Amino acid sequence: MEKSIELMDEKEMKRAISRVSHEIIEKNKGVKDILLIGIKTRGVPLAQRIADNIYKFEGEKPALDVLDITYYRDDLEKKTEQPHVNSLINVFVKDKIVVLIDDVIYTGRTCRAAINAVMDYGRPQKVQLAVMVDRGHRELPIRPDFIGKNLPTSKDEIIHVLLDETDGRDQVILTRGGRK
Ligand SMILES: O=P(O)(O)OC[C@H]1O[C@H](OP(=O)(O)OP(=O)(O)O)[C@H](O)[C@@H]1O
Ligand SMILES: O=c1cc[nH]c(=O)[nH]1
Repeated sequence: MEKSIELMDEKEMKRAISRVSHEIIEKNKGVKDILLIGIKTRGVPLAQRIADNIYKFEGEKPALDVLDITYYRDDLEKKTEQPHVNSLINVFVKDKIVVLIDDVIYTGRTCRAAINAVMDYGRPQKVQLAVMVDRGHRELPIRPDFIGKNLPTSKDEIIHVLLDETDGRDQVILTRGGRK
C-alpha cells in the first residue's frame, strides 16, 4: 500500500485560506464587484469558506456561485464520466471581478476550461484564480493570483486536498500513483 505524506494540517490550511481571503480583498480594494466561483468539486466548499471569511473581515458578503466545467474539459476522452452541462447559477458575470477558486492547479486545463465557461456567460471586468495548492507542471500559460501553498511535485505524485465538507477532515496529502 502506498504511503501518504501529510503536507498541510488543518491549522495550516485554515491560516492559508484566511490569508488568501485577505489577499482577495486587498487586491480588489474591497468586496464590491467580486464574484467568487467555486469549481466543482472541492473548489465549492473552499469558495464558501473564503466568502465566510470575507464577510467576517469586511462585513459584506461577496457574490458566490458554482461552476461545473466537466463539459468544457479538453481531455474528456480520458475521463470515464459523461460530460454534463456546466452550471453557473443565478449570478451575472458581466462587469464582475470573477475569482475562480479550486483546490489544486496542475496542468492548468481545468482553469482554462473554467475561463472559457465564464466567458460564455458575459464579459467580466477581470478573471482571477485562487487555489489551495499549486503543484507545478503547467501545460498552459496560466498562473494563479492567490495561492494557499506552492508545493513542487514530481509528475508521478498526486496532491489530495481533503476538506471536512467532502472528505470528513481538512488535510493536504501527497501520494504516489493515486492512492490515499
Ligand atoms: O490543472 P489541472 O491539470 O486541470 O488539474 C487540477 C484539477 O484536477 C482536480 O479535479 P478533478 O478533475 O480530479 O475533479 P474533482 O475536483 O471533482 O475531484 C482538481 O480539483 C482541479 O480541478
Ligand atoms: O495532483 C493532482 C493533480 C490534479 N488534480 C489534483 O487534485 N491533484
